[in-house]
This record gives sequence, C-alpha cells and structure tokens, in this order.
Amino acid sequence: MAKVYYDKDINTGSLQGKTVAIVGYGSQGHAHAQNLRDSGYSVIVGLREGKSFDKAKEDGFDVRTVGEAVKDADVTMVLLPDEGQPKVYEAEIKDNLKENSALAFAHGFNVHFNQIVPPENVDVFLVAPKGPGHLVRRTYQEEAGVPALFGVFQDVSGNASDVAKAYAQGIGAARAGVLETSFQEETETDLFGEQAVLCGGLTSLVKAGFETLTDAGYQPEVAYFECLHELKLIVDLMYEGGMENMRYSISDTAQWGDFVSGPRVINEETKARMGEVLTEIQNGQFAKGWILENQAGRPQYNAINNSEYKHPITAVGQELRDLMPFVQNPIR
Ligand SMILES: NC(=O)C1=CN([C@@H]2O[C@H](COP(=O)(O)OP(=O)(O)OC[C@H]3O[C@@H](n4cnc5c(N)ncnc54)[C@H](OP(=O)(O)O)[C@@H]3O)[C@@H](O)[C@H]2O)C=CC1
Ligand SMILES: CC[C@](O)(C(C)=O)C(=O)O
Ligand SMILES: [Mg+2]
Ligand SMILES: [Mg+2]
Repeated sequence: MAKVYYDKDINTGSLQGKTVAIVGYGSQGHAHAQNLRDSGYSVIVGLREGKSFDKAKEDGFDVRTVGEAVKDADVTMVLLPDEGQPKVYEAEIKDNLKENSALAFAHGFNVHFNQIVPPENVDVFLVAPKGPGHLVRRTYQEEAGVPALFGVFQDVSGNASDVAKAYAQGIGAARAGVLETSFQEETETDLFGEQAVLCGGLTSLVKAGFETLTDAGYQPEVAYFECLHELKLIVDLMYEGGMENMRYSISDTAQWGDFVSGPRVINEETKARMGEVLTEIQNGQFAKGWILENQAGRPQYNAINNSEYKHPITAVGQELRDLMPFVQNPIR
C-alpha cells in the first residue's frame, strides 16, 4: 500500500516561522489562507483589486498586489484559475520570487503542460486537495479534513518535500490522509476524475436519468428527488463506508437492480469512451483545446454554460431547494 501521511507523521518545523503568500482568494484560495492562519502560520494574500480583494480584507488578511505579496513570501501558493496563471506568473510572480523560496500549486496543469516554466533557484511543489475548496474550509472547521496529494517538481533547498507535507498538514489534509504523487500523475488523474466521473460523468448521468423519467411523463419534481437530491444521501453512505455500506442500507430489491441494471448503463463501451478521454488528457489534446478556447474568449464554454443553465432540472431544483431551509445554497 502507498505511504499515507497523517498529522502524527508530519514534522511541521520546515514551515514554522515562514511567510506564505496565497495568490487568489477563490474556492481554494480562501480555504488555504484561512486554514493555514488557523493552524498558526503567517499568511499574506496576493490579489488584483475587486471582489476577492475586498473579501480577503474583510476576512482580516494583509492583502497586497500579487507582486508585493510574492516579494515577501517564503512559499508562494498560486491559486488563480489554471487558464489565467501563465499571464499573471509572467507579469507579477516570476521576477518577484525570492531565491530559495518555494513556488507551489494546487494542480499541476501549467507546469506539466509547460505553460509555466519555473526558475531554477526555487523549490517547486504541489499540494492538491482532493475536494472542492469550500469543503476544504468547512471540513477543517469541523475538525476533519479533505485528503490531498503532494508532489515535488524541483528541490533546490533539499527540504521541498517536508515543506509540502507541512503545508498539507496546515490546511487540514493530514487529518484525512496525504499521499505522494508526481505533477504528471496529479494532473492526469485529476483531469480524468473531474471529466469522466466526478463532474462530467455525474452531471451527464443525472441529466440522462432525469430526462428519461420526464420524457416518459413522470413529474419533474419526482425525477429531481430521485436522480439528484437522493444522490447526496447515497454518496454519503459510500463516503462513510464504501459501496458495501450503501448496499447494506438500501433494500435488497435496489441491490439486485444495482447488480443487474447498473452494468447495462455503465458498461464496456462507457469504459472505452473513458479510455479515449484519458488518452486525450495524456497526449495533451485536452489541454491544448482548453488553452485555445480561452485564447478565443471562451465561445463554446459560454454557449454550453448558458444552455446547461436552461436545462429543466435547474428550475425545478431551485424551487425545491428553496423549500428546504436546511439546504444552504451559497451561490444564490
Ligand atoms: N476549485 C477547487 O476546489 C479546486 C481547484 N484546484 C486548483 O486550484 C487553483 C485555483 O482554482 P479555484 O480555487 O477553483 O479558482 P477560483 O476561480 O475559485 O479563484 C480564482 C481567484 O483568483 C483571482 N484572480 C483571477 N485572476 C486574477 C488576476 N489576474 N490577478 C489576481 N487575482 C486573480 C480571483 O479574484 P477576482 O475576484 O479578482 O476574480 C479569485 O480570487 C487551480 O489551479 C485549480 O485547478 C485544485 C483542487 C480543487
Ligand atoms: C473535481 C473538480 C476538481 O478537480 C476538484 C474540486 O477537485 C476541480 O478542479 O475543481
Ligand atoms: Mg480535483
Ligand atoms: Mg481539478
């Protein structure tokens, strides 16, 4: 079994007394900044003026321009959107990095696909939480954590691995488990997971189920509860005790349906499509397409985003969630 590091295995000495600059204050940025601060580290935040800048200030941080934050940092963690990182790196980060400091990422995309080429005089590592930023913060506050991968791309100080582990510990990841990886493995598996299973696979599965029921004349509200709302309750059981715990809790009728009908929906053909998705990630075709889409001003991204928002599951979901006061929707 791979070595999994927990709080007790990590010596945090290599990060103690250092200044960490968190560049970006979005999903991951706010969580890393607040968790590290609560873990006792000295954190400054680097941003442009705008919504995040005001929010980080309100949250009590020392907020500076990106360049001013990087100048004083022993560790610079880049938590800007992947597609925006190369430009900000060239203009504001590269020339402000202190010699022998560390440049860090939460995803290996830009380094792995050569969009950012770090200088030779700094450590380069990643700490990639295996979960959304808002949950990185929420679980930390609940005395729990989201697991993370760490990986070293460049080790100038001889300490990069220890600093990365201490950083992962500081954001709460070592409460759940921290695992060593490479930039290549993190980048390829993360892209695959979000495309084929966690985001792309899941939304397509949910929509296909919802559409099959509503096309057959069933009520959209029933289809929403069946295919989306209940998903969390089922996944919670898998999170807590794996598929065996979910199967322990559901009826034998459901378990028989799981065995005989699940593989008719997700089958060898689906796995072959997943293989194609993985190949396009590995050979750089996906990365190239995403970079070009951004250079063109995101025409396809915006068009698909708009049409997805108009899917009937959106409106019915908003109505039903509004009637469940215990369901918090932070984006409304
Ligand atoms: N989202 C997630 O849960 C996960 C993300 N990651 C990785 O973490 C990194 C950050 O992603 P994510 O947290 O989703 O990003 P977000 O889109 O949530 O946040 C981006 C932040 O960067 C700021 N920003 C954008 N452009 C600039 C700029 N030119 N100058 C200064 N600040 C800028 C934004 O501020 P403003 O308000 O001014 O726009 C915002 O605070 C990525 O590498 C991603 O792959 C890894 C694991 C999970
Ligand atoms: C699953 C999507 C993710 O990879 C994540 C939250 O881990 C991301 O890039 O946001
Ligand atoms: Mg991920
Ligand atoms: Mg990702």
